[in-house]
Amino acid sequence: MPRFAANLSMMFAEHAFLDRFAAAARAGFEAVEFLFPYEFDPHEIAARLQAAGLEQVLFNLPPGDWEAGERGLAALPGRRDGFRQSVRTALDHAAVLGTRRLHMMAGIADRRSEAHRTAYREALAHAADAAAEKGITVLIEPINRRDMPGYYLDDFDHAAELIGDLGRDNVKLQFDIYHRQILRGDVLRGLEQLMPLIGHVQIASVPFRNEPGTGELDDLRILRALDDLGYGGFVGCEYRPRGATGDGLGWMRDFAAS
Ligand SMILES: O=C(O)[C@@H](O)C(=O)CO
Ligand SMILES: [Mg+2]
Repeated sequence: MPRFAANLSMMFAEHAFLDRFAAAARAGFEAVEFLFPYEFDPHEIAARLQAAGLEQVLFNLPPGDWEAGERGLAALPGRRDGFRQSVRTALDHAAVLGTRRLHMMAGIADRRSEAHRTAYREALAHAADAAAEKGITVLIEPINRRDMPGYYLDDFDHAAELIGDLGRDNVKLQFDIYHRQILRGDVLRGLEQLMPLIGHVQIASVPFRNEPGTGELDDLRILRALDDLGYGGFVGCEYRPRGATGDGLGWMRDFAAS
């Protein structure tokens, strides 16, 4: 059975961020992920993780100015210094939090532009080298453009090609089932074909990004397929609960019992 990580940027939002750790542990989670920890002292987060007995499995590099619309810096040639600083910042936080996976967001950029393509590939190589020294894996995640208009990395084949071309053991695919279904469908075949490249999986129902089992896919069937395919990593529960988070966790009990 996959190990589930509660995504604390979306789940348990009825609590203040630092209180979500204890809430996740009370609900039975042993691991958590979140998008951006940077507004908090990492030592405070580490204390919450420790008190709740939780593992932190994934967070994102700083994305630039989110409020101004930035969604990562990697593909932006004019933001190279900022990108490199974001790698250092994320690695510093990861050292305190014990995190082994970092998601490098690409940014809003035109994939047809040579300048963006070159910047992205250089950024990925740079992040991979810096992370390798710390035993950390860098993840790239295709994201659908309905949720994130103009996002550079919106294609699973492109992501697989980038990972293959770079050829680093510590660069992997973040396979978000929600984005995959919107971008491409063919979820089971995608998992099967891309499994050697996958370093992290996330799940939410489609189209409303709620609890698994509330959308158009047979999410429990997909989770069982992960087992059959030998996936031994975490599945991030990156969904917006329809109501109180705890009230919507029946899908996890159903899955454990199935
Ligand atoms: O799927 C997502 O949206 C996230 O995994 C992410 O990292 C960017 O928002
Ligand atoms: Mg995701």
